[in-house]
Amino acid sequence: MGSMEEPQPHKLPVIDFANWREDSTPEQRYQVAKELADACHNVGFVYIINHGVTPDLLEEAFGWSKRLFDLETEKKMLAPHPNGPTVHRGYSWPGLEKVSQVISTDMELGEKLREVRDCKESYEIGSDENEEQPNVWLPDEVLPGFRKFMTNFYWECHKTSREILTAIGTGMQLQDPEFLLRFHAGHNNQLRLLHYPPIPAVELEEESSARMPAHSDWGSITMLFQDDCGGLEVENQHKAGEFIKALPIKNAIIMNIGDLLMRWSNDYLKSTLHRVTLPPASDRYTGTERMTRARYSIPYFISPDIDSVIECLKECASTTNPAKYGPVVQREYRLMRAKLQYPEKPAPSTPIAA
Ligand SMILES: O=C(O)CCC(=O)C(=O)O
Ligand SMILES: [Fe+2]
Repeated sequence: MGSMEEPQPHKLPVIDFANWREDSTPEQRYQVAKELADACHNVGFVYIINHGVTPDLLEEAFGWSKRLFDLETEKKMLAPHPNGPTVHRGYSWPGLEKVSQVISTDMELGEKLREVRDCKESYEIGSDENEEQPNVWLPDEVLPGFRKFMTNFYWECHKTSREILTAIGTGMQLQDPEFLLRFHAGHNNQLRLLHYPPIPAVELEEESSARMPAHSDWGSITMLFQDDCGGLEVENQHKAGEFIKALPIKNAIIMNIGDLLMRWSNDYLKSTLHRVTLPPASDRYTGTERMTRARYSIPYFISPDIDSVIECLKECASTTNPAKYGPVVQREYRLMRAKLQYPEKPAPSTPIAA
C-alpha cells in the first residue's frame, strides 16, 4: 500500500437521516431504514449524515479532546486506567492497550502481541450509574468543565444511537421495530477519546508500530467521529484482506455493527474488520522523516445492558437457517473479550511520555 496515494472517492454507503424525523412520513422513514439495514447486511459500515449530533457539539468535543491530550503526562495520570482488563475507564497512555483480533485467554500471547506497540493514547468514559465500571474522572480543577461537557455529550450520542437502533429494527422488519431499544438503556455504553500522536510514516509502513491493528468491535453498534487526518480502513466484505479507505466526511458519523449484534442477528448484520493506518493524502505528512499528522477520533460504543441475554432474533432464524450461536450474557461476553486487550500486570509507575 503506497502511502503517497491520493484518496479515492468514498466507497462506503452514505445514509441520509434527513427523512428519518418524527414528522417524516412512514414511507420516508422506511426507505431510510431499509437502506441502512441493507448496508449493515452488505457492508457493515456506513456513513450517516444529518444524524442529530450537531456540528457545534462535535467541534466542542474535539476541542476538549485536544485540551485533554495536550495536558502534561503527570496531569493525565491523575485519572489512570485501572489495572487489569475488567474496568475500561480513565486514561490509557501510549502502549498500554493492545488492540487485536485474537480471542484467547492465553496471557503469554497477549504479551507477545504487545511487542508491536499501538501508538495511541485514549480516555474512556461511561455512565456515572454503571457500578461495574466506575468512571475515573480527572480532578475538575485540572480541566474545568471537561466532565460536565463529556457527560452531556455521552447522553446526546445515546439519543442518536436510539434512532439508529430503531432504524435498523425497522429496516429489518422486526415484528417490534423498537425491540433493540429495550436492551439499550445507555448505561453500558462507552465514549472513547483517542489521540494518535505524530509518528514517522516508515514505522507504520514497516509495521514496527501500529496506530490501530485490524479488529472488530464487540458491542451492538459503534458511532465514530473522526478528524480530517484520515487513516481508517474497512475490510471489503466481498474480498477478504482488501481494505477500503473510510475517508473523512466532515460531521458525518461512521457507524458500524459490532460482534454482539452480528451474533444477535445470526450473522445477517455484519461486524466488519477495520484498522487505522497511514493517512491517505500526501499533505498529511511533514519533513524528511515524513512525520504523519496527529489524528483525533471519538468512537462511541453502544452495548446492551449488562445483564442482557443476547439470543438469536426470531426473525433471523428458520428451519433452513438455524441459530448459529447459543445465548450469552453481555457481562460474560465483555469480560471474555476484554481479557487480552489490557495487561494483567500492575501498570508501570511511569508511562512512556506521549
Ligand atoms: O480511531 C479510529 O478511527 C477507529 C477507532 C476504533 O476502531 C476503535 O476504537 O475501536
Ligand atoms: Fe473499532
